[in-house]
Amino acid sequence: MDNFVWRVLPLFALLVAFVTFFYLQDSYKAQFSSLIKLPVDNDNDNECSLLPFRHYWISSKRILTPQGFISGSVEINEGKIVAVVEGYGKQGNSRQDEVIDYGEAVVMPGLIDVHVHLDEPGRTEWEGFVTGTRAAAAGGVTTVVDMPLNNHPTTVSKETLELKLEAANKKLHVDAGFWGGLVPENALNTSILDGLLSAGVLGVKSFMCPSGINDFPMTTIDHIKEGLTVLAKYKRPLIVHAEIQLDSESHSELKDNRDPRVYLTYLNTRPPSWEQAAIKELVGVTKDTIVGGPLEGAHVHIVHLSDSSLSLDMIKEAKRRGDSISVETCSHYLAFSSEEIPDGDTRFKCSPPIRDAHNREKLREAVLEGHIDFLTSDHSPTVPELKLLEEGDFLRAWGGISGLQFDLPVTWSYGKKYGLTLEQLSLLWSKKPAAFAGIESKGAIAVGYHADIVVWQPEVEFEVNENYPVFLKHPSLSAYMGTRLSGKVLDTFVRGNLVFKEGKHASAACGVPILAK
Ligand SMILES: NC(=O)N[C@H]1NC(=O)NC1=O
Ligand SMILES: [Zn+2]
Ligand SMILES: [Zn+2]
Repeated sequence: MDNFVWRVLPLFALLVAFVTFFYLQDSYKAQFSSLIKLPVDNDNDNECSLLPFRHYWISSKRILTPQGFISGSVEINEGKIVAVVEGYGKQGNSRQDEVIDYGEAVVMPGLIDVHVHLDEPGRTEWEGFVTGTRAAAAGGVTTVVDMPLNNHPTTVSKETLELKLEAANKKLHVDAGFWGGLVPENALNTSILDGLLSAGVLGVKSFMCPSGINDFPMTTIDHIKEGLTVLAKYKRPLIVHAEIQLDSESHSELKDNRDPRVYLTYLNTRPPSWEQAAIKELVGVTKDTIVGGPLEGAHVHIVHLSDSSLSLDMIKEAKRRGDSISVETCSHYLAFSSEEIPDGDTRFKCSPPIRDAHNREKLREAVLEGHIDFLTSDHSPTVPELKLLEEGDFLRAWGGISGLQFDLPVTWSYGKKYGLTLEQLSLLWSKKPAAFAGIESKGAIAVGYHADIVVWQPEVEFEVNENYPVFLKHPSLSAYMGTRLSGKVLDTFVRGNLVFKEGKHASAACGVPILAK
């Protein structure tokens, strides 16, 4: 009998240990799942993140905070940053399994790309919320702000914004704000514009030249003035595609004898004078935005500046006298120059066009000196048939660069060569665009901010080729295919959800729309 007890006892003890272990595991899981509280409208809770918990620490030797790089850890709870602690390996009283140690990788605020065309609803074959925001997540972009065109119908009223929001439901892998459109119809009927702004667009966008989209007609400077009087009340910006079509003599002379496959042919059709003409008209209006001026409260932002000569001088002068004006340029204007664009390679066609190397140098200087407020992608894809890659016809191909996924490595690969620091890059891609778009809770690794974070390795190089996981709808159209870039994105967090990890996305799309109040 005694013998039997001694034989069974260890087995019994083992059984008790097993049962206890699984019981504890379950209560541990239950404890975490009770912490998982996601934004309203999200019923796929546990699929929003590749992590099983909502309270955890990220540690690294290179965390970029508003005070500079630190070695230490960031405590995240319920989607927010609750502590930033200096000292690598010191995570307060955290449990070991709740610490994600990234070693030497850079932990930085996620990028905020306030100029992307996701083309949904209506032209989902061009891009779309799912593909566009998955590409964003894969590139460390944690917030996008979507343009009011090339979707159909364009976002120019409360009703069309509602269509956008409906189309975006459960399709956003990162958070997304929306720009509305300023077109003659709503500029001359301010109740439509009021409706659009009240419905939550972060500001409105207008074109001073044909937009290429029929239901997004261009505005004159008079429409713009009307729009600004309404925007002043809401303190939201007007963002402008600043080119005015001038039919110059040199332009018409060129018309007969031009080869549409040669990039210069296209470049010559959109000279810097087009940008200059538009900006001259705009600064004639922004003078009234000074404190005490008749348009106080209004703000004009010039999108995708390419011309770094007179256009930039006029913007600098307007800023000096106190106008409420700002300007962005895009990754591609800082990366490429017209001399390098091969004949027939319409992937590089955009408007305003990519200009010569001298222009690019001055643009880079302006970025380093702080005259350019922030950077964007102007991600504007289409379908391969309209990009005319086979024919290589620059004059007839769709104008728009496709590159959202590569904002970070492109800016860094070229930037590090011309003297851009990681601190500057982060301001240009996170803090400043957040402030511009009025998204106050994002753009910094600091207590109280959303835990929107990119973890990446600036030193790691990679080739963007057919074997590279490109999540854009039409990878072959991207201007960055075939380039070798520096800066590999490892992981991306959006409000604490690990939405992308080493090539894999969380299964549910838990990004939320950001609406202005
Ligand atoms: N409609 C549209 O997206 N246009 C954009 N494409 C481009 O190259 N410049 C633009 O403004
Ligand atoms: Zn534009
Ligand atoms: Zn655009």
